[in-house]
Amino acid sequence: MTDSLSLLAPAKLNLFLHITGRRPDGYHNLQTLFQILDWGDTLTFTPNHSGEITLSGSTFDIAPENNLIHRSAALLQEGDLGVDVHVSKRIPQGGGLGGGSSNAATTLLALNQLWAREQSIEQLQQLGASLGADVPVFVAGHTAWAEGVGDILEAVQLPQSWYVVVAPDCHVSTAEIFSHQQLTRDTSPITIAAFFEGHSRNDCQDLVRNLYPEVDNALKILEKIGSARLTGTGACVFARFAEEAEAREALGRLPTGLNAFMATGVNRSPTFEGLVNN
Ligand SMILES: C[C@](O)(CO)[C@H](O)COP(=O)(O)OP(=O)(O)OC[C@H]1O[C@@H](n2ccc(N)nc2=O)[C@H](O)[C@@H]1O
Ligand SMILES: Nc1ncnc2c1ncn2[C@@H]1O[C@H](COP(=O)(O)OP(=O)(O)OP(=O)(O)O)[C@@H](O)[C@H]1O
Repeated sequence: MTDSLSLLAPAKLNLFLHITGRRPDGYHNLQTLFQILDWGDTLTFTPNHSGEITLSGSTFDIAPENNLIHRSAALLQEGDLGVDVHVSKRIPQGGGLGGGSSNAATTLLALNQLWAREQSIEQLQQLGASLGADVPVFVAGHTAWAEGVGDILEAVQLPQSWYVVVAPDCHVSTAEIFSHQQLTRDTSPITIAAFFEGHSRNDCQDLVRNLYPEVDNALKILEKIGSARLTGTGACVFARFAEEAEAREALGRLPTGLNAFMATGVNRSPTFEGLVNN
């Protein structure tokens, strides 16, 4: 049991985000379209029989026991099963790109295979949902339309797209935005067809750009080169392009010093390319 497995833990974009109501438990009902990207962190798993879970590489300043990689491994662990996870981080923290959730989902998928735990995708989604709202979509591994609190998922095939993403130099707290008095919470549900006709927005965007000048600035810069939008509760903003060359050219026109990257949208998560039963 010494072979290592390296997997990409991709980022996601919320192509739109409508908040359709607030539930008695404080969580919000929403509609969103999760676009999985061919860009993210790389996690390398080396299993062992020490019974210990260790993390190395870029782990931010998160205490190991709070790291979602550690917490998801602990959910699957039994007996003397252990693992060292090496983390090569690219996804900015608190960026609305789902980095923590994606790391958690990739860990569940990797260890289910390496530790021969034989859990179904549905069982892994259930385990992961306790760690973060976006874990189930990364476990399913499809670009997806989501409803409920983000847990009712339907796989969607999107036309080939390239995205320019700008990461402002700030972290947005998801809990702060969802509990804010000025958040729009009463958007009427739309159909998938209405989304494709262009009837969508991000209900958090106006509030987040008012609270975070860095986000407002990033949106203003990106609005000059395309149709710019916030992902999730931010802080990252993105613009979509139908041609790779257009996206590359737009990226090149951004002011230097801005933290920006380009990524391809994919219908299937790149994590599965490295798994046996994909
Ligand atoms: C809004 C999205 O960014 C869309 O991708 C995500 O669903 C948020 O995912 P996340 O950051 O993993 O969120 P969690 O860690 O599960 O929740 C953070 C906080 O956001 C609020 N929250 C989250 C999801 C949701 N449907 N309603 C909420 O009100 C809750 O106050 C919760 O305490
Ligand atoms: N391995 C990890 N990678 C990134 N964040 C982690 C990890 N483990 C724990 N966290 C914590 O999870 C929280 C959410 O981080 P994440 O990067 O997923 O936020 P986000 O990009 O805003 O996600 P979302 O779009 O789901 O709101 C942060 O507070 C971070 O400290």
